Amino acid sequence: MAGAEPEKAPPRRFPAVLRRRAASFGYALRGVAAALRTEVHLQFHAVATVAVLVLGWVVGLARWEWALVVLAVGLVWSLELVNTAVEAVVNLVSPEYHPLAGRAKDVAAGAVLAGAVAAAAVGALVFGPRLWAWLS
Ligand SMILES: Nc1ncnc2c1ncn2[C@@H]1O[C@H](COP(=O)(O)OP(=O)(O)OP(=O)(O)O)[C@@H](O)[C@H]1O
Repeated sequence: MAGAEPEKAPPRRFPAVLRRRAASFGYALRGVAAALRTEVHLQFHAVATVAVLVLGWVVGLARWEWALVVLAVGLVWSLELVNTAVEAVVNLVSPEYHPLAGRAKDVAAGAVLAGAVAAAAVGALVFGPRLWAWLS
């Protein structure tokens, strides 16, 4: 009697997995682009981000300072994008006035404010002494 056939190796699924990851990445980029087209706050952040990166290059930030600045910039971008998503969902499910809809938007806006205050503090700590020395 013939022995059991050797088990076939499962088909390699990496290409499909990678394709799905690439598609998700594309959807995410599409979301950022859509938010940038419609949200004035994000357009302001884009300009501010470029200004901060140029300023950091001009003053010659140390590696650890770049790490803080990049984290602060990323935090604000992330919170702004989540806030935009919350606004879209609230507008979808509650186009009419509802106290909970208002609270959701207010809390999401509060998250952006908290991140922006933290980013401003990082900016003041990293750039403040240099600008002060340059002015005096
Ligand atoms: N459906 C709603 N029900 C109750 N209050 C709402 C509703 N929509 C908005 N609000 C209130 O109005 C405020 C402003 O809402 P709005 O949708 O204009 O957001 P925003 O912060 O001005 O965002 P953006 O200017 O980026 O669109 C909210 O923070 C909330 O307090």
